[in-house]
Amino acid sequence: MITTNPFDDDKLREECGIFGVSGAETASAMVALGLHALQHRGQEAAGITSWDGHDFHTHRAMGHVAGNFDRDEVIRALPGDTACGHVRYSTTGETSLRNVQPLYAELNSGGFAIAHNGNISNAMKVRRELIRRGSIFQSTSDTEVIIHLVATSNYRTLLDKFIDALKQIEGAYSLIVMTPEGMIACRDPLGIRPLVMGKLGDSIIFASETVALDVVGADYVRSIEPGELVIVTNDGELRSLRPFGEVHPRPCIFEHVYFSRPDSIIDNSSVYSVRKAIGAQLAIENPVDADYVIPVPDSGVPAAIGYAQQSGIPFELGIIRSHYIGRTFIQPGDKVRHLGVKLKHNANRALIQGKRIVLIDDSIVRGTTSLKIVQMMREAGAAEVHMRIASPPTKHSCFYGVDTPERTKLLAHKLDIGGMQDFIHADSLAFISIDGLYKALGEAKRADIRPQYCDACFTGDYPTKLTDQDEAVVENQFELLAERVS
Ligand SMILES: O=P(O)(O)OC[C@H]1O[C@H](OP(=O)(O)OP(=O)(O)O)[C@H](O)[C@@H]1O
Ligand SMILES: NC(=O)CC[C@H](N)C(=O)O
Ligand code: SF4
Ligand SMILES: [Mg+2]
Repeated sequence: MITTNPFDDDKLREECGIFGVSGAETASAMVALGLHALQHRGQEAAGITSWDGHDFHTHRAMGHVAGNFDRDEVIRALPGDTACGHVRYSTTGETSLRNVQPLYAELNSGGFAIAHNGNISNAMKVRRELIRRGSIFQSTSDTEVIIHLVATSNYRTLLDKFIDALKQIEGAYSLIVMTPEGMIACRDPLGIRPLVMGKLGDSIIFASETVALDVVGADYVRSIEPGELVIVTNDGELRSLRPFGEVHPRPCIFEHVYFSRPDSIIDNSSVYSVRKAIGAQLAIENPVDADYVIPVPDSGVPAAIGYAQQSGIPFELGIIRSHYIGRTFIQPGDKVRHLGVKLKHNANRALIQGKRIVLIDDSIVRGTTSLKIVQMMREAGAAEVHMRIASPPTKHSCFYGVDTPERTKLLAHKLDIGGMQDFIHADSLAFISIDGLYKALGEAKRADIRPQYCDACFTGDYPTKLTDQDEAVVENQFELLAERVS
């Protein structure tokens, strides 16, 4: 199985988005719209599966939702009043059609479709065991182990088989599952990845973010709770189960910093307001004398507004962003990647000339963006360029559904803050503290014994076992040993 996380060489990227609707006349069209609103979470591939009461229908394609799911004939080929869909950024398994979700299989109980946001941190171990027992895999995706665990479970009902499967996996999973009996939505016991429920008339909707509810005109009902399973039968009856017992939740803090759209509500807080509060806290912790506060578009914008309001320094658009380049412009090879950042952002020269500026971005991962932007500001004639970052230094890889570079490529893993400042050629560089970030989220501070969030990419404190990684490290050591011996 190929794991693209964390051994690929690009920067921290998005994750996946999932959307499901039960009991709507135009289910697959609604899913296509919902996936549109979640496109920022994954741009590699998209897929929709529908259920018409007799048969399941699936269309999966590489690329964006637009271009693949905006044609009448595609939507007409996905009939039925229940459907779910997925936009993908791979974390386990290569970027190819066989790994595009929803994954689908014919089980003893009938059809089974699954859409997953997250990453199963013991998938390789479970897969090896399943293959040993005779399972034949169709993909290299971590998500497929769930299907085989359900298929081989000794429990009687499909629901019990599903719960049995979940109890054997570790890591992060927000799931939408479709069976002939209805739809199931669930979040892993720690609630690492988000999932919300909405309502439109009599139809029930599940989505990674509330923006996807907004786009179809649905009302937000509530978040699916960490460790909760919500079942919707084909008659629209709703049931909630908590098969994992009480676990202290640890949702991903980076959703609030970067991944989610600012117009989303996650676990009852507005992403936009939190980002502004982070910016304000950053200004309290790391003030600087400057003429303008300038955001690095797009994700730095709300934090920059907060920084400007708190500091009283005027907010200005000193960097203009091209709307024809996506959120992440990813190209292999350093030369092209650097070009990409220049294509995306350009200096507003007339404004910058002779000014002391403070740039605000949400994060530094490899440092590619900051390096280019600081240089761009200097070339545009800035007198001083200060950089403030709305998250603590990203020092560790994510194993929970976010495609981070290998740890050794994270700038904050290689260099201390002084070294990073020199690397990006800024006059000063500072990051919000971890407690400051928690404060902006409404907490007094990080509860070190029982942290309120997953913040492993900043602290290295992973909330679950990392079985596959630990095994990989052991395997590596054996290899090294073998090399030394031979
Ligand atoms: O240090 P780096 O490796 O360059 O990565 C960090 C940058 O990547 C992200 O921006 P991105 O361009 O992906 O998306 P955005 O438009 O949402 O800000 C993030 O907002 C930082 O600007
Ligand atoms: N980013 C994600 O949530 C990816 C889901 C799944 N692990 C995959 O690789 O396809
Ligand atoms: S490691 Fe970071 S990005 Fe991954 S789930 Fe935890 S907080 Fe989120
Ligand atoms: Mg950015």
